[in-house]
Amino acid sequence: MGALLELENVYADIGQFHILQGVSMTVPENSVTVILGRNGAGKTTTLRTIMGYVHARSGAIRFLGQSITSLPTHQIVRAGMSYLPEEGHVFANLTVEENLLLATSRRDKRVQEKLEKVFTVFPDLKDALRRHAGTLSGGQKQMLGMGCLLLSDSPLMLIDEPSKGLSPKMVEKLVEVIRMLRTSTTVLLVEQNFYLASQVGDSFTIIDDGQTVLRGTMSEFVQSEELQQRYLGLHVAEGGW
Ligand SMILES: Nc1ncnc2c1ncn2[C@@H]1O[C@H](COP(=O)(O)OP(=O)(O)OP(=O)(O)O)[C@@H](O)[C@H]1O
Repeated sequence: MGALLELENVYADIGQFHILQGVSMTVPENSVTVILGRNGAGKTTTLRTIMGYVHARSGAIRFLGQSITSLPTHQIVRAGMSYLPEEGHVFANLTVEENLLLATSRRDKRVQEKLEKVFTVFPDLKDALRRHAGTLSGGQKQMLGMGCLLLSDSPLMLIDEPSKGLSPKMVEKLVEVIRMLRTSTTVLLVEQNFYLASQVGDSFTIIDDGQTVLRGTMSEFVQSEELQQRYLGLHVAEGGW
């Protein structure tokens, strides 16, 4: 299992603020890597730096062994990454169908087949095809974003806190979808919902104060209440994060 994405000692600033101060991680192919960390630790900034929205001041980011550290975002996307930001990514004035079609390539001959797969996972989207995306509920928008991600077929998918604001039932749906994504692609997930992280993650990276402080396999982390308490302030006995 080779590394699809590697970050080596990445530093990045937003304005005059030094936000990332030594982020390192490896994302193995065909697996789910979860970035954990407290609020404001730098998780979203890490994803935005990988995507080229935030400039890495120093350090290295490699995708498929090639440096992408200084590439503009459109070239990073073309290299094979999709990004679903925390606030979702749907075009409010377009219909659900138009949003889904935008996520596919015009040259893709399997669009219909892929759409059917998305509708199998999210039957609600099929019922809402003609609705403007702006009229969907928060959970439905998140599902539309996930549907677009499924259609993109990217080798690497970066997903930022997809469970935010979702009901426990929708979180279960996410577990199912992310497990499905894992069968054909690689996922780098930022997630504060420890239940979801533990259900889908193969490995984890913890970022604290803009730095990588711990990496390992998710099963090791799930088994260690001491690590959860030390790095995330998590009290499992009190019902989690
Ligand atoms: N545009 C900005 N200007 C100034 N500071 C920012 C900006 N964006 C983020 N930050 C700061 O950078 C730090 C890291 O933010 P980031 O969103 O990456 O954290 P996070 O770990 O994803 O947190 P959360 O879970 O709360 O989303 C925070 O202290 C935040 O206040």
